[in-house]
Amino acid sequence: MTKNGNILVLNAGSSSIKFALFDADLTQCLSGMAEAIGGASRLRVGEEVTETPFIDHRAALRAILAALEARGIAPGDLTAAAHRVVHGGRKLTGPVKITPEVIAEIASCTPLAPLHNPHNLAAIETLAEIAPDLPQYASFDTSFHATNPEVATRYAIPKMQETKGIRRYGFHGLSYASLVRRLPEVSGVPLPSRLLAFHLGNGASLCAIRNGQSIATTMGYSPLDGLTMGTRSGGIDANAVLRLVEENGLERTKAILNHESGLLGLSGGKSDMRNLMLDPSADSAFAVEHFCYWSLRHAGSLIAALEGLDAIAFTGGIGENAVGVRARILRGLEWIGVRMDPDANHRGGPRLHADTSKVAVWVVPAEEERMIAADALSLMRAA
Ligand SMILES: Nc1ncnc2c1ncn2[C@@H]1O[C@H](COP(=O)(O)OP(=O)(O)O)[C@@H](O)[C@H]1O
Ligand SMILES: CC(=O)OP(=O)(O)O
Ligand SMILES: [Mg+2]
Repeated sequence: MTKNGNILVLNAGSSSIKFALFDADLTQCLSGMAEAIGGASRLRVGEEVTETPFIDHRAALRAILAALEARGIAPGDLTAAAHRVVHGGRKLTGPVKITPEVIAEIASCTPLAPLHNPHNLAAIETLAEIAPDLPQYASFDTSFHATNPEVATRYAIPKMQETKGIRRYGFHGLSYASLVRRLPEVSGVPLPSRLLAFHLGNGASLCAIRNGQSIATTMGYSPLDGLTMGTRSGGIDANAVLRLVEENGLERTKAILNHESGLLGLSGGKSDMRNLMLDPSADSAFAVEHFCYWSLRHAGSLIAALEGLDAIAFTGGIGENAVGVRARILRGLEWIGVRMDPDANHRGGPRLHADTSKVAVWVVPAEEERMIAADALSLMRAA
């Protein structure tokens, strides 16, 4: 592997930091991840896996940088670093070179994405300290949803509040953008016109994609809305939130809804789908059923926005790997003509549908890192 000239991509999710090194031809030279951060965490670098307890994202990032140094890849040797940033707010709507102004704008969006933007910023600042001359770039999870019509993005609140930025943004956009690019290659057929994408990971959302563009998505102002997630509640009545604030105060309520709810809250302690599926307790089974049921309830809404359905694609840690979750969701969509091939589902696809299915179903690995590297390369070439 060449030591010089690579782009390091860092993708900090709520429970993981994924990383990848790309050369100038977008060939991936190395990849890995620190996962289950804060829990039974482990670090994978290429094929090598070590069980390492990371108490937080900073510790995980330090371990990733040390593992790269051990392979002769120091931050100073890189051409650039490129980051996934979850919330870009209203101003950061496309990939950018990171400047002090960009950092300030990302920081101002932290209250909107408290599980993500602080980790994204920490990675940017850590690299800036170690290698001050290294150019850094950012791509935003919100950008892909810029094509949503106003009727989908406006909350029915007074205009004055909307002008302060209280509107739906949508997230997982880098995953959906990469899915749109990859699906024709994976499936061998052109991109279907009405596509329902399930990004099911620790954070989870659905996106209605018409002719390659997002027209509706389940997350809103922040990545808390929509589906039941690892530790996030998903959709909850605003009056219930106000009641929680009255009883627990603002900071406690933020922690309850972002860190203690979702699968973790329902099961009484497990946020990781792999662990939940291995656990025979009734609470864990109920948590998994809640996740699948609400995925289906939201799927119905997005199928209405698409006015029908041609194809489904699963991505994200759960979407790519959890055979039982995919089977339960696909059973729940039989009313629209979905027929799953159980053997194909066990094999992990990429094609999951039976010959009799009216809707095509695919598994497409999330390639957020490649998307981010491609964005950075385009900016570097345009400069
Ligand atoms: N083989 C598997 N079976 C079931 N769930 C899995 C499997 N592999 C990963 N997952 C689940 O995927 C989720 C993490 O997804 P991921 O997209 O990596 O998260 P993040 O939101 O942090 O990016 C966890 O709930 C994890 O248990
Ligand atoms: C936006 C979001 O929820 O991201 P992740 O799934 O990586 O936590
Ligand atoms: Mg993720």
